[in-house]
Amino acid sequence: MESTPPLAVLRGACKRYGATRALDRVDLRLHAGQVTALLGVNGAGKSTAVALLLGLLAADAGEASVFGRAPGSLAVRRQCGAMLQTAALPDRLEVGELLDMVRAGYRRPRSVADCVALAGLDGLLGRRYGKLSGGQQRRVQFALAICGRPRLLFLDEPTTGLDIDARQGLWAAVRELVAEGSAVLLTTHYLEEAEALSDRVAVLDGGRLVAEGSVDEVRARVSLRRIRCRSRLAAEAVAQWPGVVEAAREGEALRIAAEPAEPVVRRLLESDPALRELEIRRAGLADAFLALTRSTDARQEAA
Ligand SMILES: Nc1ncnc2c1ncn2[C@@H]1O[C@H](COP(=O)(O)OP(=O)(O)OP(=O)(O)O)[C@@H](O)[C@H]1O
Repeated sequence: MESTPPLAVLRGACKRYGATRALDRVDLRLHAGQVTALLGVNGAGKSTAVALLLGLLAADAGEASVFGRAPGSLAVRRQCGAMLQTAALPDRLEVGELLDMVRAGYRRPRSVADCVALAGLDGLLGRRYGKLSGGQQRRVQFALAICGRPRLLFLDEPTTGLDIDARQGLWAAVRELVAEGSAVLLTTHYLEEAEALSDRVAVLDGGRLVAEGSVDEVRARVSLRRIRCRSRLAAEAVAQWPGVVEAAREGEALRIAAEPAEPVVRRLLESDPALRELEIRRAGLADAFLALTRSTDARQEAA
């Protein structure tokens, strides 16, 4: 898939707001049939990157292109769908009317029945948008984003406020769209969502791209390991060992985060010959994310 040209590109993209560097020389490529998760703490620059690719903002330097053209033209917009963090939709319109209105802007829209099924809108078509719950409104916004069969779909924190069923429904719909060949740019604060859905991950930190790759590649950027075993050793004592980041007891189990793990495992086995059920896991995406974005926290604390 990577051998085909990307559908959307940011190349050395910069965007400032006064003294704030919202994006600083960011490179990003979005490919057909892939979900790319754009991660970062609040204010890292995710929405700004999305806005550049949608043509809602212009880069101060560098380049944004979609389907090889400048973002934002009618021809480009007809092949894009977007669910942003806020949506100004007319409260008085019924969901079915909204869907018809947006579908009319696309050449080959999805059927209403498909939109209802993909976005979980059963029973909502005749309801006024303004009278829906927050989660129901988010589902309508998702339907509007996908109703045009977009080749490129932007989902900016799409599952915030959704219940578990609705969240899993949206994940299933995204998987279906990607299987059809769409490229998806997903921003999310739920790292388990990024882990479950995405093919690639890009991490922004203070406007800079600090990591980019497959979920496994980004996870591999940190050498932290999670160790679990059954042992009588005191967690407080283990917490003092070199290489141990944290240690805590959960019933009979001892849970340890270590970096690097090997000397800690060796010392565990030497210190407790009765130790059982030793498990060592790689760090998750959440651990990698925290390690990669620690510098921002430090800067924010210092400011
Ligand atoms: N219109 C604006 N005027 C001034 N500063 C802005 C504006 N929009 C964004 N910023 C600043 O640019 C930086 C990046 O903001 P952006 O909204 O892209 O972050 P984000 O990663 O999407 O954050 P969040 O997770 O909170 O949605 C932040 O420091 C923000 O305060």
